Amino acid sequence: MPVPVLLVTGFLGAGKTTVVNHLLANADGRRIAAIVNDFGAINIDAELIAGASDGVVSLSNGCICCSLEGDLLRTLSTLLRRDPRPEYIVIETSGVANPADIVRNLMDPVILREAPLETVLCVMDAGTPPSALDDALMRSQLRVADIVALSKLDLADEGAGLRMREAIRAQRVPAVVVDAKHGEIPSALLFPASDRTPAPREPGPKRPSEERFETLSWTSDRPLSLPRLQQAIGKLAPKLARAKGLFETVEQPGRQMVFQLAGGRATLAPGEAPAQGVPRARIVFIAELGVLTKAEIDGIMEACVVVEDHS
Ligand SMILES: Nc1nc2c(ncn2[C@@H]2O[C@H](COP(=O)(O)OP(=O)(O)OP(=O)(O)O)[C@@H](O)[C@H]2O)c(=O)[nH]1
Repeated sequence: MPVPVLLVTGFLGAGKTTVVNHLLANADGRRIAAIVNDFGAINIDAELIAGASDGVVSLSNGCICCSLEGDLLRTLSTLLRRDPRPEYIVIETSGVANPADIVRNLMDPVILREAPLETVLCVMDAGTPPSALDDALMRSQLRVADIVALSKLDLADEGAGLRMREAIRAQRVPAVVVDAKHGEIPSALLFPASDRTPAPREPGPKRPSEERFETLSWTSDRPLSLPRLQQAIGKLAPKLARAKGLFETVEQPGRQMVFQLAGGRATLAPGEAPAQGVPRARIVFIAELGVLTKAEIDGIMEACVVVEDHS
């Protein structure tokens, strides 16, 4: 039986992992495998994805639309050789991916027969200014979408959803637009119950990939001080397109916290227990090329580290 593929795309911090988590939590017994691509060297997303009944495969330190395209196809082949096979495969792209290049690779005749691309979902922050839809990366993500999910409607003003729908229509995107509060999208919409083989898609000619963002990782084997971290993020935030991390704090020792900076909004929430052998603090920073240096990040972040007194 062919295994339908759902491709989830959308800009940095739009809410893709949140949608994938919601889908996996509502899998109703379906065996779903997830492939998660983080552009940074540390795949934070793979750790934040809970409950893929058929496992999470993490592809990091590059983009599955370009440098990791071979890894994506090899991962798909490995998943298809599993016994039993997964019933569905979800691929979450990184926020900087041009999904047209991924769609083109998925049109490979063998992949199309065995793992047909059923649905492309683009997650879009409802608070995004409509003018941002002129951005080439956002346009590339919208253009291939069958469904556009508007996230963060709870944070945006009342008319935001309407304005965004109009802006999407103005781009002549033929997609269905749905609301996705905290990632909620009916799974029947994402995995339609049919055994038809989807028709091949025409993603257009390959364009040279434009390197626009870079990712800088910072790790520490010591816990962080929360007030100092707040100061550090205050200094770094104006230069960042996205940041996310997992770390222990001095204030709550032994407990891992999840830090997110997306759309200029920073949040901190309790996380799962850390895996064995990982650094106590791992943070990925994403910025436009040339805006931030590793030395600047190291200098600012080292001030958050607290040397524990074991005497
Ligand atoms: N209030 C609110 N927050 C949301 C919603 N959807 C996502 N978020 C938050 O937005 C932040 C980014 O969400 P993610 O799901 O990690 O976004 P992403 O698109 O996977 O991010 P990258 O892959 O790193 O680019 C997290 O702090 C989420 O909790 C929503 O509908 N409402």
